[in-house]
Amino acid sequence: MTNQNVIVSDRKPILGLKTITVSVSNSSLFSSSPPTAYFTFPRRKFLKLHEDNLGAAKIASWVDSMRDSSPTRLRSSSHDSVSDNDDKTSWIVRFPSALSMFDEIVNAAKGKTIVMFLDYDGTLSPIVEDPDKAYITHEMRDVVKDVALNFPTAIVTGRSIDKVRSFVKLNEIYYAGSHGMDIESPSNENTYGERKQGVLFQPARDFIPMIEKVVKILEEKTKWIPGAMVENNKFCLSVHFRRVDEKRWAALAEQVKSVLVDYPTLKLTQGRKVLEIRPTIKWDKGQALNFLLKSLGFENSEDVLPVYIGDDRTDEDAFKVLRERGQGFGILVSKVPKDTNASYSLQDPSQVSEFLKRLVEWNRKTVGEE
Ligand SMILES: O=P(O)(O)OC[C@H]1O[C@H](O[C@H]2O[C@H](CO)[C@@H](O)[C@H](O)[C@H]2O)[C@H](O)[C@@H](O)[C@@H]1O
Repeated sequence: MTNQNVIVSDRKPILGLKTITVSVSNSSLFSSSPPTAYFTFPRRKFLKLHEDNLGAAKIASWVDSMRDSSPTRLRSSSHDSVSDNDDKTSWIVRFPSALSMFDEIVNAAKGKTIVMFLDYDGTLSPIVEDPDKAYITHEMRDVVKDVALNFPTAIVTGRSIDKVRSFVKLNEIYYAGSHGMDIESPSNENTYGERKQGVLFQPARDFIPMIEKVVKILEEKTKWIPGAMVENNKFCLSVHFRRVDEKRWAALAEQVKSVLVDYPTLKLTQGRKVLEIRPTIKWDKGQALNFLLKSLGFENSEDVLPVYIGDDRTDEDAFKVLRERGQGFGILVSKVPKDTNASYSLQDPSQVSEFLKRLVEWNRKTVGEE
């Protein structure tokens, strides 16, 4: 019997796959007797062709999904620009700008503690070609620092904490790295004047050696594909294809698939021009949000207003948790209509900065009036 493990997402059926594990046994490949015509082939050759076709179809659906933005961009029913504009208008009515809804948001915050959750790439820093150069501006850093001085604040990212901290360089905030699988509290100065960040939760510690191994294998297997880049995010990893010619996306997906069949405890999810590989544990940015609210003493509290701002498919887990809690607001950063669980939208990091500044000003005024 051969066991063929197929890559999965626990959230959305990603890359067109819903299956978790496909067990293909030679005797059980056919649910009933195979059609007679197939017996013109030797049986083993037929099975091989059958598996190859399944594999090719799978890769084709991966590539289709790689073409989509993240979260999935809503497709217009027509190709003309008038109906495109209609689609945009109806989307912005459903997910209005958090700037135009500012008064509603702060009204909902009256008498409550705002807890701010911020994604990094595409939210605090613009999306750039080279993931190692996704710098935050000085202005945005100052804004985030002000936010953290006014409200408990966490950066929730797919990056490793070390990497994101090297960009953000702030001590006053919580960091939830590796899609929430690595959570640290703000750093405190000890009696020797050293700053120490406290690890709060690392549910996937056992996976570190496996992630390191898979990073090495994938670096080797993709080095012939120009533009491909593998990023070690400590408890997970990213295979970037933003700079890969679209003609080679299928080849890249094939390499990733060929590695993952040997690692059934890893799964594949998708971000913005990136394939993300992570442990199959039930933990994501939404769980990290719940964990942080609990750590802050707001587990069953009505006195809290969590606000989560993010641009990516992985942020949808957190938007969904907010909807389930019936508390707070998810804000999707996007210029184009996308399928989302957020309540409001902002177009880009400069609007995120404007929104955060207004929130800080509002809080200072409110505290001053008390
Ligand atoms: O949760 P996030 O903070 O949004 O992290 C998700 C991924 O972000 C990074 O990749 C994305 O940003 C890059 C820089 O702008 C861009 O080049 C890439 O195409 C985007 O997917 C990061 O490098 C990944 O490891 C994260 O998984």
